[in-house]
Amino acid sequence: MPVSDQAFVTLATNDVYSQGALVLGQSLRNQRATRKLVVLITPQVSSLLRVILSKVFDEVIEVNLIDSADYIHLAFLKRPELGVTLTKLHCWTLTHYSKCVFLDADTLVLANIDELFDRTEFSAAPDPGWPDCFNSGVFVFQPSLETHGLLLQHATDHGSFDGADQGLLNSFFSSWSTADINKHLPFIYNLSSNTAYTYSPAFKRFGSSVKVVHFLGPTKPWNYKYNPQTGSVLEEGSGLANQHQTSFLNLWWKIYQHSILPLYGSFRVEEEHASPGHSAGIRELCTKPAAGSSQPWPAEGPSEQTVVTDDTPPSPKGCHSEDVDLAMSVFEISIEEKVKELSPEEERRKWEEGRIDYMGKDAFARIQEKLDRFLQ
Ligand SMILES: O=c1ccn([C@@H]2O[C@H](COP(=O)(O)OP(=O)(O)O[C@H]3O[C@H](CO)[C@@H](O)[C@H](O)[C@H]3O)[C@@H](O)[C@H]2O)c(=O)[nH]1
Ligand SMILES: [Mn+2]
Repeated sequence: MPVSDQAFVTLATNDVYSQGALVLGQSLRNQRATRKLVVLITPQVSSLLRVILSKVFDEVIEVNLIDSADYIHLAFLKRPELGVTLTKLHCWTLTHYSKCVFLDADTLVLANIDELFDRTEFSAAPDPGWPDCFNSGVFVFQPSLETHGLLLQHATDHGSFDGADQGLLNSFFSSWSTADINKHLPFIYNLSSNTAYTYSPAFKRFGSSVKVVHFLGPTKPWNYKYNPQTGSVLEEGSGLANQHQTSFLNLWWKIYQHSILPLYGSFRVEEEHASPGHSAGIRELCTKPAAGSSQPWPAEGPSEQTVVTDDTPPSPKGCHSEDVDLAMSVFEISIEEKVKELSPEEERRKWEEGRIDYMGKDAFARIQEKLDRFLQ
């Protein structure tokens, strides 16, 4: 039975992490999740990605710390380095839900996990690096403005021992490791994708019952290139370690190829003709599937070796949002992050002018980039 006052919640502060959120949301749908799907986003997420996210999630909720209530604003100003952390804490403000399960955007759900709603706040699985701490990539919580305020107060007063949400949450819910074993989620609800490394017999014994895989660490599934013909990620340069990790990555990409890419198919805007003055979050370009084609995009299988027909150009297809380029050919798909480094002076000027963009690219950088491209 659907339960409408409970939700699975994730977070994406930019277009790149939105790709992860999309695959996660789709994986929950594939496993017939019976709760609402919610994604929290920040103003940096482009208009294109908002539309695509709304095709997978029941609610796409923008959170903007700058415009938020005074107590959030204050906590943020005192601890600007905790920007993304404070954003994750925003999930406690979803008070139209009575209970939620938070999942990082870099997790993938392999089985139905509705039973997590039988647990209570604060439940989480051990962190593989230090098992007396929980990992904050999967947790059960109860939205409450009071708890949210206390968490922010804690952040303001004590910061975070790891500079991010996991340290903060562990010191706030500090009795987790000793008080109540029911609040320890089994590791199968938050299996780090590279754990087979450290205890492979356990993986052999329990690995098949895994329900949630977490691609924690610096290299995310979207950092790999994928061959849609073979259905596997390309290993060159990626330092792939073991076959379990590879098969989880392939699963992620399979969902991306078959269920997420087709969502982009209906967008077609000519970016290169955009005037630089109209660049705020628009002008995404994405070529359509070949006319008359009902196949997933790009087409798959040996009998459909080409996705190009007469009315589409015979070059690799591309799709852009403000922060990501999707490079696509018959043999390779990749999600490329546009790198936009600001000099320290530029960063300072932004702060002085009150254009606080602690999470990365802001409109100015985008407009500048467009201008540069336009003038070239
Ligand atoms: O630029 C960013 C960075 C993070 N996130 C969101 O925040 C989550 C956490 O970041 P992630 O890159 O997944 O961190 P991990 O590699 O998983 O590292 C660990 O450390 C983080 C910081 O403490 C915790 O949030 C994670 O749960 C924990 O697994 C992501 O999944 C996203 O939902 C964004 O939206 N944009
Ligand atoms: Mn994560």
